[in-house]
Amino acid sequence: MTRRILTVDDQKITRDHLRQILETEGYEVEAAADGVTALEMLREKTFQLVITDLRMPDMSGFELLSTLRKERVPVGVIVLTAYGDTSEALRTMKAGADDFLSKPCDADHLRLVVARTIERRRLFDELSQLRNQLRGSYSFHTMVSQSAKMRKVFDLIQHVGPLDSTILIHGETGTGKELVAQALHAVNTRRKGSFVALNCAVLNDSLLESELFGHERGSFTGAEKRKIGRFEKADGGTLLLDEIGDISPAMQAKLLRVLQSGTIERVGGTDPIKVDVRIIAATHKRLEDEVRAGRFRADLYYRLKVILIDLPPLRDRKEDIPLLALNFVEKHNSAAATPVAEFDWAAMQALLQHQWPGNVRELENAVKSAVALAEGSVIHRDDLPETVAPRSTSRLPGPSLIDIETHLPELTEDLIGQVEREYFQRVLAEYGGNVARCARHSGLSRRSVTQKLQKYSLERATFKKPRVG
Ligand SMILES: Nc1ncnc2c1ncn2[C@@H]1O[C@H](COP(=O)(O)OP(=O)(O)OP(=O)(O)O)[C@@H](O)[C@H]1O
Repeated sequence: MTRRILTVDDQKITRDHLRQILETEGYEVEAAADGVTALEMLREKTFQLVITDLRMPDMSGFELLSTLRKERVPVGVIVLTAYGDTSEALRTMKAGADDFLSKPCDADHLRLVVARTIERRRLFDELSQLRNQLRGSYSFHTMVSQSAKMRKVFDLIQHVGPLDSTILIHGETGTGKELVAQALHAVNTRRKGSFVALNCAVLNDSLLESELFGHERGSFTGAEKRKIGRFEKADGGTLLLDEIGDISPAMQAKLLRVLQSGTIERVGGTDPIKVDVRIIAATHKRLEDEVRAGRFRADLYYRLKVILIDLPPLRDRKEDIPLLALNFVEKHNSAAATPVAEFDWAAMQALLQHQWPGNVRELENAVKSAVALAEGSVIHRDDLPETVAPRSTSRLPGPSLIDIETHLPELTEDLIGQVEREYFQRVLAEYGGNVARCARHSGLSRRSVTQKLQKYSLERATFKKPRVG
């Protein structure tokens, strides 16, 4: 996609300077000498980014920014401010600028801020598209997804759901196995009957047997009444046997007999009872490995695995994270004092970077607690659980150097020097003198970081962490 940037400045020398740097980065650059012309160009063509000066005749950069935000033109805006004028920078950020740059622009810093703003905008656009899709066609029963992998699963459910074959669902914990089983039930004519689920892993053999098949009165101590088991409850419907990989060899043999005969016997009963149940089994274990290891009967495995549905872990379909997260925001919003509308950039980055060992369930819980904690309509990184967005153990001032300038507008130049020195000291200590990591943290290029270290006479070697072991 062409990344088009519009520069707006009444001084030709600034326009040329920006064009020269940005074109070598592969951006398509157009220029306007005043705000009115810029606005006309923006209404005619799509630009990803506007870099505008503040002081211009006719229409100031500030008015241009306000108009763009009022008209909701989807474009990133970076404002050029006079060097050191942090209060002006702050005012523009409040009015909706994505970032600001002090004049004269340092080329490295310009490249970085431009790339970052375009990426951030792209993410916001993606989020708003996703929100639209949420109300559209990307849901299947109670599941939402937009990954190709899950679309295949939805197609498969559509295809095999109406059949009566036994189905084995494999997937890590929290990947949505139960939802898939419910969807399989819902697309079958058996939806008129019951959907019954049982987690086989939590019961010992005798309890499991009585849960599955029921028992007759007096069949064992404590069996005061006849009990109808899950098979009978699911007659005419669907039975989900969850965590099937965890049942004992004795139970495997009993289950196999039921599948072969289509009849059950209540514990303590003598007569076989015919049941018409569609079996769906689910497990987080790789059953073929269990068979190979001799822990699971091969004949039962093949009976269950007539059709196999494999659910991918969330880390292998990260494109689902924004959609699922927004879906859970909507789901849990009703409990929140202020309805949450979105995630800020850093929060979404944290969600995308986390590995989600607990998969969709873990994501849902994280979003649920963030919705409850968020103070306004936006979820920030710190609203997320620490396991998802670890807090830095250091006392670093913020994610980037630019934040110091934005948040401390009262600083004089002298003070900025002191703060900068202290900032780099702390960042260097945090990253053991590693310039590349310091650069990433502070949003500067490596060269700029090295220059700062020279400027403040900071020696990298002093900050090297001692080797452990
Ligand atoms: N695609 C999805 N869209 C919306 N919600 C989902 C999706 N997948 C899973 N969930 C939600 O995630 C949670 C876990 O799903 P589910 O219980 O189906 O997983 P599971 O694989 O059966 O978990 P376990 O193995 O621990 O039993 C549920 O709250 C479910 O609503």
